Amino acid sequence: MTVVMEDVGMSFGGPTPVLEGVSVRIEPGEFVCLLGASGCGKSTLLNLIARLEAPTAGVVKAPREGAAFMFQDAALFPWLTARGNIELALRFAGVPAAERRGRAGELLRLVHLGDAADLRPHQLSGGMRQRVALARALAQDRPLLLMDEPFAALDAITRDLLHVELERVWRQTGRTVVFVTHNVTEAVRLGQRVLLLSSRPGRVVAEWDVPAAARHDAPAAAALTAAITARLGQEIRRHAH
Ligand SMILES: Nc1ncnc2c1ncn2[C@@H]1O[C@H](COP(=O)(O)OP(=O)(O)OP(=O)(O)O)[C@@H](O)[C@H]1O
Repeated sequence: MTVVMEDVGMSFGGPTPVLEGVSVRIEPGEFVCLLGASGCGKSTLLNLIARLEAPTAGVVKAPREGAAFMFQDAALFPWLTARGNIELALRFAGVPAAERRGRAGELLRLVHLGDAADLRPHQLSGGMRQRVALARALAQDRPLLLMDEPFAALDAITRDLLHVELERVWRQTGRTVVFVTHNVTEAVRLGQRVLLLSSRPGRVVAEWDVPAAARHDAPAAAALTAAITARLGQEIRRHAH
């Protein structure tokens, strides 16, 4: 289903609302990146989309079944193997016991971890742990995948690899993805659309479509990245003064 936010505001009681007048429409299967300065309300926006919180103004229309989340920290259970972590998520999702092992294997193969199923988190690299976290998020079988800086703690090479993986998984699964990042290059690499949120109050102040061609054309991607970076810089300076 389409996610719609109409004139949404969110206040936690302070002098300025965290979000104000946010209107966004996200089509099923879309990949949208959300950029903004630290503390501008990006996580709050994700919580509203997931229906974990209700807005203090405006309307949020989002899937009733909620969303799957993925964070910077994989937060896997250390005493369970990669497969065990996925099986647990499947159990919470109501998948019958007899189907869990097979389904966990499929999900681990989807994120190219078929050979690592029996390893525990401490035996996995940071990138592998994030792939398990991605498989676990997919195990919840929700149409919406909300990603809050999931690759921010990874080195650049591993992050590039995960970008390729995530793009493939997104195409294969048809999920709607909302991806929060501070990294403009990452937003242009992954998003079909990039939204820029201002700070205090958080509003969508700019929006760019990323042409599919930009993914394969380095100069086009670089030009767009430069334009977005300049606009983000303006927003951060405006807030700093
Ligand atoms: N439950 C809450 N109660 C009170 N204030 C809150 C609550 N949740 C968030 N805030 C405030 O709302 C503002 C936005 O927080 P949020 O975590 O959404 O920002 P963010 O853009 O995700 O930040 P970052 O980029 O640093 O992760 C912050 O000032 C935060 O202190």
